[in-house]
Amino acid sequence: MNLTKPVKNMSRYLKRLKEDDEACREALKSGIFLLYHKLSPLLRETSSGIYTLASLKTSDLEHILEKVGKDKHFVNESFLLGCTDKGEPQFSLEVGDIDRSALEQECRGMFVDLRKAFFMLPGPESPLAAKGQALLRWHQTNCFCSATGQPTIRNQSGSFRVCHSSGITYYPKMAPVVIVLVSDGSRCLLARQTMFPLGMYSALSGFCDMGESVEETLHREVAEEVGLEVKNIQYSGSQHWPFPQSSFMLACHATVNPDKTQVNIDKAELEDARWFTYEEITEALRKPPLDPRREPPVFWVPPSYAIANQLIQEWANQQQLSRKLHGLK
Ligand SMILES: NC(=O)c1ccc[n+]([C@@H]2O[C@H](COP(=O)([O-])OP(=O)(O)OC[C@H]3O[C@@H](n4cnc5c(N)ncnc54)[C@H](O)[C@@H]3O)[C@@H](O)[C@H]2O)c1
Ligand SMILES: [Mg+2]
Repeated sequence: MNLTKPVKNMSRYLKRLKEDDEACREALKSGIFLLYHKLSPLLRETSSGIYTLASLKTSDLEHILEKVGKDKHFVNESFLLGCTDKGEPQFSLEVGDIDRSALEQECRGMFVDLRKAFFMLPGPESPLAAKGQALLRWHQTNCFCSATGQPTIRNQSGSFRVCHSSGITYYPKMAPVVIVLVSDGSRCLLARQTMFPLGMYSALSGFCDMGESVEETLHREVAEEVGLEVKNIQYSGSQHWPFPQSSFMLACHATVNPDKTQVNIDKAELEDARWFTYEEITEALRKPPLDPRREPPVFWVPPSYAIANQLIQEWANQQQLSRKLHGLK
């Protein structure tokens, strides 16, 4: 299947909507809308008991807004998110000043905290739910110019805000974070912060300091948090992460010398850091998603929507391969 042409056309279309206020206003008339109530996305349960992101067409949304006593032009407050596969423009809209239960009733859905929604939504919908929330949050917290204190004004798509007094343009921001799975060849190093849910261990991570490269951050963070020296850095992938503010996660693998694995934990940052065997990791990966009605397991790893999970999966696959090559089970 050749995806180049539609993707290229879609990208050009979206670029136009981002930059051309008139074109974006026109697109609102045939848009798909994700609603958020105080940053919690609206979910709907399908007849087969699966939860999805509720997406409303313009006419349906306008109708609902009027029913709950809101002007239908409120639709224009939406922010452009992207395009569906069919080329329909997608928008997010914060409806936090409308009565929540009235809206839930009219929309036949429920507003769910994003962290919880990640456990309920099918995989591909989580990044869209996160993007919608992140854009709303950024606009809510960037209403004033940090140089003049004057209000900033959004463009129609929400791709930037301008202070007309200083002329400064503000674009939505993500803070770069490096996340690394360190291996000594047969075990991998996972750590936990006190604020993590009970029993959850993840890969090491840290914000990039101003002026640092990914490699510099990675060496510094591993040295700071567990006192180890890493080598053989390999890029794995990236992810936008909405909690607690937007981060841009850059995920890597790295190794340490098998004879230099003694961890020296920075207790101000981490509660614990430990080496885990292949057997422990494969068992943790097999565990079903967390059930809030049960006690959490003693050791578990972040769920599949987190890039930490991808790193751990990749490491386990790599271990399995090398075990096969060496005739081990
Ligand atoms: N998606 C995933 O799989 C995954 C896994 C692990 C961590 N994360 C995310 O990565 C982020 C960073 O991880 P960490 O907590 O280990 O970072 P970290 O080790 O750099 O420690 C966080 C501390 O760094 C300081 N800091 C420096 N720059 C900051 C900035 N731009 N924003 C906020 N704090 C800043 C603060 O004092 C903060 O308490 C967290 O927000 C976390 O949610 C995501
Ligand atoms: Mg850290």
